[in-house]
Amino acid sequence: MIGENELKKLFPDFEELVQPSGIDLRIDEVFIQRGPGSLIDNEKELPEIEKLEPPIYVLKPKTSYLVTVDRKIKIPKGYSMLYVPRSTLLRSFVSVHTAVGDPGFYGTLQFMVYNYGDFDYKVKKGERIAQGVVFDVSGSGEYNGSYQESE
Ligand SMILES: O=c1ccn([C@H]2C[C@H](O)[C@@H](COP(=O)(O)OP(=O)(O)OP(=O)(O)O)O2)c(=O)[nH]1
Repeated sequence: MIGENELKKLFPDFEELVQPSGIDLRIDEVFIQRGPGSLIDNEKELPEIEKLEPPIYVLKPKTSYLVTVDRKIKIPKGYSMLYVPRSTLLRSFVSVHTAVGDPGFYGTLQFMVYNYGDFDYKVKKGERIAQGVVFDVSGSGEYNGSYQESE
């Protein structure tokens, strides 16, 4: 796992968010699902989504949300990232569901947030909701999938 000093060099755009062993990530936009989706024969159809009004997002009980992370991220070649929820959210019955950040990825991260609780949970745009932890990958390739954006 990569620590603070190295992270500041690898992720200069996130300097003020670097922690001893990871990078704090802030919630930006929040969306609710408005239509169906599918994954058939490797063809993906992403659901239609609708943006919620910032800055205070009200997450309803037993409901899932798609959220974007503030500022685009470049994961340098030779490193990958895993994303874990901030424990404050878990202590509030809310979780953040995430996948793997690939070496070479550039773009906006999207996570799924689910309110497992029985009550509304309010979160303001810009709050820290997750932490990314970074690992070096020996012999790494470079991401060039459908979510790659041009730099
Ligand atoms: O929770 C996550 C984890 C990763 N990513 C970003 C970084 C990652 O490199 C990229 C692609 O993720 P993944 O490889 O899981 O995408 P896929 O579903 O396999 O699609 P594709 O094959 O088109 O890349 O999305 C997210 O937005 N959210």
